[in-house]
This record gives sequence, C-alpha cells and structure tokens, in this order.
Amino acid sequence: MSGDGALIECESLVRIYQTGPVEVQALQGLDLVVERGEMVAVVGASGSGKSTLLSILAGTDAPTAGRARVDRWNLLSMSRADRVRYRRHTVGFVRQQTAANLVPYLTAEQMVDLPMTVAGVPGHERRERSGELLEALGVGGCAKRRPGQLSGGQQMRVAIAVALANRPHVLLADEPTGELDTATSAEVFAGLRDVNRELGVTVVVVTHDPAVSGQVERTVAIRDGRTSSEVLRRTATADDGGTHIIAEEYAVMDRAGRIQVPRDYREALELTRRVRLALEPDHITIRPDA
Ligand SMILES: Nc1ncnc2c1ncn2[C@@H]1O[C@H](COP(=O)(O)OP(=O)(O)OP(=O)(O)O)[C@@H](O)[C@H]1O
Repeated sequence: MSGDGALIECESLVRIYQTGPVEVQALQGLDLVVERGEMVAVVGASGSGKSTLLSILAGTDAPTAGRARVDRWNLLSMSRADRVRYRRHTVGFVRQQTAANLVPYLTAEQMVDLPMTVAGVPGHERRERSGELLEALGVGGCAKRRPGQLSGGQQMRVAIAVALANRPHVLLADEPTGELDTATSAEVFAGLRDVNRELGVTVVVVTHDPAVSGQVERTVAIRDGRTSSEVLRRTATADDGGTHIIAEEYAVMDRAGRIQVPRDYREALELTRRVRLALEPDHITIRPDA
C-alpha cells in the first residue's frame, strides 16, 4: 500500500450490518490513505457509507474485514482496553447533531475540562489547555456560558475544542455543518482549518455538501461503500503572476488494479460489460468493445 508512514490507512475495508436475515454492505472494499497533517473531506450521497467509515476510524464500530490502521493502532485487532485508550488519546470526534456533543448544564470550559479530568490531567494543565483551545477556536469569550447561551456555530466550535482536549492526532467530524446556515458553516470550517494548520491536527471531515470541497486541499468521494475518486486542489501561478486554484479529479485504483469508470464516461461511449484496454508508452486507453 502507498503512503508508508501515513497516519490513516484503510485497505479493502468492509463493514456488513446484519439485521435478522437482511445484510447491508455499508463498506464494500474501501481504500483511504491520509497523511499526517492533512485536512481531507469525505463526500458522498446519503447511504454511501461515510458515517460508517467515521465510526470505524473513531473506534466506536469495528470493521467486518479488510485493514484499518490509525497511527500505531490496528482497528481490527484492538483489545477493549486499547479501544478505550485509542478513543481517549488518538482520535477526537465531533458528531453530526450539535447538541449531542455538549452537556446542557456545563459551561464551555467545564466541558473542555471533562475529558482531561477523566484522563487524569492535573488541574493547572487542564485550565491552561481549555483556555488555549477555546481561544484558538475563537470562543474564548464564551468560556463561562452553557450550550443554551451559545449560537449554533459557537456550540460547534466548543464541541471541536472538547474533542481536542486530550491532544488527539486526528479530529474526525461527521457533518459538522449539517444544521448550520452557509455563513455559520463557513465559520466552523475556518475553525477546523485553524486547528489543522495551527495545532497540526489531522482532520477528516465527512459531508454530503459538495461545496465543502472548495474549502480543503483534498476531497475523497465515496460511492456505494468504495472510494471512487479524489479531487486535489493546488494553487498555481499564471504567466501574468496571478494565482489561481487548480482542481484535478483522479480515479482511485485499489491494490488489485480496479478502478471505477465514472457513469457519464461510460454512457458517453456506451461502455458496458467489456472494454478494450491498450497500453501506450505513457497512458492506457479504454475503448468500447465494438
Ligand atoms: N446500524 C446499522 N444497521 C443496519 N444498517 C446500517 C446501520 N448503519 C448504517 N447502515 C446502512 O449502511 C449504509 C451506509 O450508511 P452510512 O450511515 O454509513 O451512510 P452515510 O453516507 O453516512 O449516509 P448519511 O449521509 O445519510 O449519514 C446505509 O445503507 C445504511 O442504511
């Protein structure tokens, strides 16, 4: 697998949910590599498997088959005690529903304090860290407020601070802007980017909002439980010295060499079950089986 030393590596990941006689393949051989320090958006239609992937990375759900590694942890063979340690120190998780992340009767600083108390961090260190985090997320002025006294965007930024309390390497966010209007969601995204750049935390954010792709350098698209394509964005300098963003779409190839040809390409050339492949000096052509 490419990306040795990557922080997150998933290969041929499978998750099957069994409810009675019904089997749902939520992930059907998903490949994903995230390097340390990256901020990646995972996009896909409802039901494509995004939340399942995030629960596996968060250590709250276990894969059925395949490989999944985060930092030094193998997510398929962790003991119960390792799982607790992993969830406490390696990953921070921000849930889809803003309110689900917060405790209604605690203030922002008490909520950031809580996971550190559970982890046995001394009081002075806890106070310093929660002040720093709330400040870094632009909600330093809200330290003494309870969730009911915060706007939706502020609540989400406090939730991010809570998730980062124990200095995790990875922050996982499941639709963090799903309940927010456009302006507020841009604010929350700015918070995630600050966390990524200034605190060096690797961020994986799941969303069904394609507009989010414009806000991160790499977007990974999931379709039917598989990674189907990636969009990379980079800044290029034109001849006149001006800069602009170039977004390039890549198909993802798995270890066995399988790639998914996008539906519009297939339809345009009426590609069906068999295609002709030809190796050229620097590329491969795919032609209809005429
Ligand atoms: N606990 C479960 N039991 C049975 N099936 C499940 C369970 N959780 C998810 N699924 C199914 O697995 C598939 C993937 O679901 P998942 O929630 O990962 O998709 P998603 O891309 O996050 O969707 P959304 O954007 O709607 O949250 C769906 O078909 C879903 O119905």
